[in-house]
Amino acid sequence: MAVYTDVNEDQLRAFLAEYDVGTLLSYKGIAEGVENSNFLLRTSGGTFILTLYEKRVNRDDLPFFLGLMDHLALKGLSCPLPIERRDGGHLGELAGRPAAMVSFLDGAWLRKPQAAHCREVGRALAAMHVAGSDFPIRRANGLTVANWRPLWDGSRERADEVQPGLREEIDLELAELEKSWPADLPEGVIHADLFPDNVFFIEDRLSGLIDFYFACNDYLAYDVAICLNAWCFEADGAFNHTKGMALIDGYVSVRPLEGNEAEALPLLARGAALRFFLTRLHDWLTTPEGALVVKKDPLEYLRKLRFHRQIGSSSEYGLRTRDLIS
Ligand SMILES: Nc1ncnc2c1ncn2[C@@H]1O[C@H](COP(=O)(O)OP(=O)(O)O)[C@@H](O)[C@H]1O
Ligand SMILES: N[C@@H](CCOP(=O)(O)O)C(=O)O
Repeated sequence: MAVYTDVNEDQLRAFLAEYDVGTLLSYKGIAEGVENSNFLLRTSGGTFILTLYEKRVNRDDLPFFLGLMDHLALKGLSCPLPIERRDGGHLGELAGRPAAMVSFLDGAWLRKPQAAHCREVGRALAAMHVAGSDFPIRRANGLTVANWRPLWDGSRERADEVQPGLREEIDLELAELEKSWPADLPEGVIHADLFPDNVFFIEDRLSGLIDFYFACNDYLAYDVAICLNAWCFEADGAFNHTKGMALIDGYVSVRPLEGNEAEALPLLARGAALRFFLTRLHDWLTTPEGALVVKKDPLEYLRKLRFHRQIGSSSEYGLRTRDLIS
């Protein structure tokens, strides 16, 4: 589910009066999503997505997220455009929650992406990195290497309930990543959660990126690593080299990688796998039975982590010397 906070029609009409979007025709909650409450709104002025920001979103981060979508959309990236209120801002309040409206994007996410889709995703990710390069607000990544240990400490005692031996394996992995996490790679604004459910396609053409609520400043190549994990593994756990190569090919066709980024990719991919393993493990252990939200399997990310651990060089992902800035 993703309607944690319900909204009644009177509240919604009062909220819409702050916008120049006409009158309310209909609204309904959207079941997909994890973090926030989302509604599909139709007004005489168009179709919009209304989001009520729930507890895990820090209110102070909202100007970054909304400002970033505005910046990227104005630069021509296909992403939701925050709708301006009559007071010139983007953020209001509805049912006791911070709330905003963004433009509706056509398209649907792919349940079974193919290599050609991965190439499109690589291109779009690089286009986002380029378009975000002059975005003036900064937001530190709250889920990077320094944050993994506190997250792990919250689950560590119960980890072996999920899989025997997990505690020892993650203790070792985390210590190694903390010791060898790369320094001084090119940084910028990253999406940080560009999973298939956050990328829309119309037929085989990528039509838009959504869900910028983990976006932050971090290594650009870390975002590539997140996408390799999210897009290039098969349901049976095998890494699909053709998809990996297509994703990287698409990326470097817009933004070539530097040598140190390429070299760091196996480590970044391990870190990216650990990051999603840890948040999933936390949710797995703390979400009450019967809650409507779908719990995602942490072990899927443990398997990805193990795969990257045995990678010797980024050429094994399909990265070629000619893809690099010389
Ligand atoms: N701009 C948009 N245009 C069309 N549909 C959207 C848009 N934003 C969100 N959605 C729909 O809402 C769902 C949940 O959005 P998402 O941002 O992923 O939520 P959450 O942050 O709660 O995980 C998406 O899967 C999609 O169906
Ligand atoms: N992509 C994350 C979970 C975040 O969910 P989203 O609906 O906000 O993309 C995962 O798979 O663990």
